[in-house]
Amino acid sequence: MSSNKSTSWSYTEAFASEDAVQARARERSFDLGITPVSPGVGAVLTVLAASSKSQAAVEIGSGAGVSGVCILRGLPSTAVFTTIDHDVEHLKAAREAFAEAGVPANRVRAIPGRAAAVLPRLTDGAYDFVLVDADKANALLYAEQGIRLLRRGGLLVVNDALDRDRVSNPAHREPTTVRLRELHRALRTDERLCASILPTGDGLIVAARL
Ligand SMILES: C[S@@+](CC[C@H](N)C(=O)[O-])C[C@H]1O[C@@H](n2cnc3c(N)ncnc32)[C@H](O)[C@@H]1O
Repeated sequence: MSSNKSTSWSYTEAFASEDAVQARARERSFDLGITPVSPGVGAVLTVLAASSKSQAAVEIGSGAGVSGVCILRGLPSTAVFTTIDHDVEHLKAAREAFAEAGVPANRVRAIPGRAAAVLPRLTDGAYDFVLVDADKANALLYAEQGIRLLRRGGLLVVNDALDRDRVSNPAHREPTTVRLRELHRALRTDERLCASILPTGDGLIVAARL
């Protein structure tokens, strides 16, 4: 392994260029105490959303809309984006970001509520893109729901999948780290999926529904 790995990681994060809409959404995130997706993750989300040609996408964890703006920029202009957050202040900030990005309000369903309660109400197999970026402790539950929601060929994406580099080090036994390892095992062995982990940001799981 080259010792320049972390320099390359920084280079790939800096490769993503963001505009004023994303910068303002990041500012609102920091004001509200939210950690948004990194610029590198945002760029990957745009590319994945564009290549998926998704007509219906779901996000679990709207935050102040940084990831949402990135996904919406990749989706076709006819696609509907559903985003879920239990904090109404966060949803308000996310809606502001989508409006600044010029997204018509009728293309976004912003659903307030706990993901564990909202997800079971969404229709099986009706979505082509699912992003999980909420409370890590429940990421496995959300991923299971995400798989249920996906059509064949759809994409499941899980942000912050390496728990600040703790997942790869067996000495770390914190509950969240252990839960994320369980998530990795579950996705790797799930015969309905073809899964990979990108080192972008703090680790991004990308899995295709077969
Ligand atoms: C890491 S932030 C999401 C950042 C966002 N994806 C972005 O890049 O701009 C996590 C979000 O998940 C929300 N959240 C945490 N637990 C939740 C739950 N159980 N149900 C719904 N939303 C939840 C928080 O309110 C927060 O806005």
